[in-house]
Amino acid sequence: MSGSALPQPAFPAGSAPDGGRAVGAQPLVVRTAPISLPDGGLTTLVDLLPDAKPLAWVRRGDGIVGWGEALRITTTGEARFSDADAAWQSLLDRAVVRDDVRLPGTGPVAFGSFAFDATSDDGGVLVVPRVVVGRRGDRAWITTIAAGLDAAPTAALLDPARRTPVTGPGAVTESDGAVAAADWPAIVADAVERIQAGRLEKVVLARDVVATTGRALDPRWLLRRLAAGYEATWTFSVAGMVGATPELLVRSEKGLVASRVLAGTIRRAPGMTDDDALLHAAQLARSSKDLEEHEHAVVSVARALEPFCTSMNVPEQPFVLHLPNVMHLASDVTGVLDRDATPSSLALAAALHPSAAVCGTPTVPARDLIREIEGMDRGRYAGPVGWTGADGDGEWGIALRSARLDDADPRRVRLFAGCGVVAASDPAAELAESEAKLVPMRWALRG
Ligand SMILES: C=C(O[C@H]1C=CC=C(C(=O)O)[C@@H]1O)C(=O)O
Repeated sequence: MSGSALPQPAFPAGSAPDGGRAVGAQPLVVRTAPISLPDGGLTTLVDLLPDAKPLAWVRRGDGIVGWGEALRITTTGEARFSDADAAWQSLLDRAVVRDDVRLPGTGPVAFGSFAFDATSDDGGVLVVPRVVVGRRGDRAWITTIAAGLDAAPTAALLDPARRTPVTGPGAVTESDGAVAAADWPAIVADAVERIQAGRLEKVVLARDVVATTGRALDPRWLLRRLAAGYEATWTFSVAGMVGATPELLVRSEKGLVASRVLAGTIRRAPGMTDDDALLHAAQLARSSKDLEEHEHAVVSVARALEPFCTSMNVPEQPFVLHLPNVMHLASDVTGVLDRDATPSSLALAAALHPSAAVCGTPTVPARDLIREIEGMDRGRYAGPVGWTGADGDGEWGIALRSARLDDADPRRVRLFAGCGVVAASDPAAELAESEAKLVPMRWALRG
């Protein structure tokens, strides 16, 4: 989408009260009411999802899940973020909202997922569910959203009898993605040479693997396992993009922003003792190659946030984030938004994307090198994924440790992993690191 015309929201067939004519004129009617949820621990929310088209953004049992589709906004190209934001805003301008809970994630909510590259075949998508259920600590709520209809948020919507059973994927086989694993180190070596020649400082290169499942893949299967097994991550599902990302691009809440920047990785072998893990963590924290990779990522995020903030806190030293498969150098950057220019969370995500954690430094040469040598369309992998609410607040992660379910073949899924490459990178070690980053999705698929 490049021009000034706004993308028109698409309403699912049969959902428009007038049978599909002039649906854009129908205001969204949104109602949020408090509920009590049984404590199902880390999977409380994802266990409520009734069908195989789940929407989710959950961490440590809190967050939001959604189902049904009140409407969908799709965009393309450079303006994929701003067009989506403007279309969402124009829907909100006419929405009729009753919110009896008033927490982040209550009232109107859209789940979104955006392509890494403006030239991708994928663009951006915002999905507005018919039902949203959320939890934050001891508070829980249900929201209903409909175009022109007033659907009461009743407990009946959570009736387990409405849920279709979740079936496992069956036997999983794998095949090469766009570039075979054996050929990928040569691409990394090419990048290292160009970095050493001074053409850029860092580039993040990714690869994909195709998994074929014995039965149609139900994303709820993946969500349940990821939410339980990777609790320090944000488990997400939006329009066929599913994963558990440890990296938060931006959270915007009541004038405060936060970003968890990751770059610099060490593998954690299965069964590693806590003592060994601590030794590895210390090794990572001292590795000049990883510290360099990390510094690029922190600087790119801090620079992008600065114009929007009156004050910021950028840690001088990263900490080590421990995940079951890898450890990362991590920095939590925070800021106070300028009251006069309060941007929406989606506008902030657009300004931050692509950070050096997924693209490189400087941004444009890194992006151009990715286009030239990576050999695949990343689609929505490594793009912003998350949600936005009525006041523009929201949370956007980077779609890492993720998979794209095939819209045309429910037994086919592409898994992705990428690695930051700097002058000191070793191509074979980067391949091994990419394998470690594929572990969460492979584990979630196998069960
Ligand atoms: C690009 C990915 O990870 C990024 C985030 C954390 C650490 C990274 C690294 O150490 O290379 C990557 O920059 C991925 O998981 O696909």
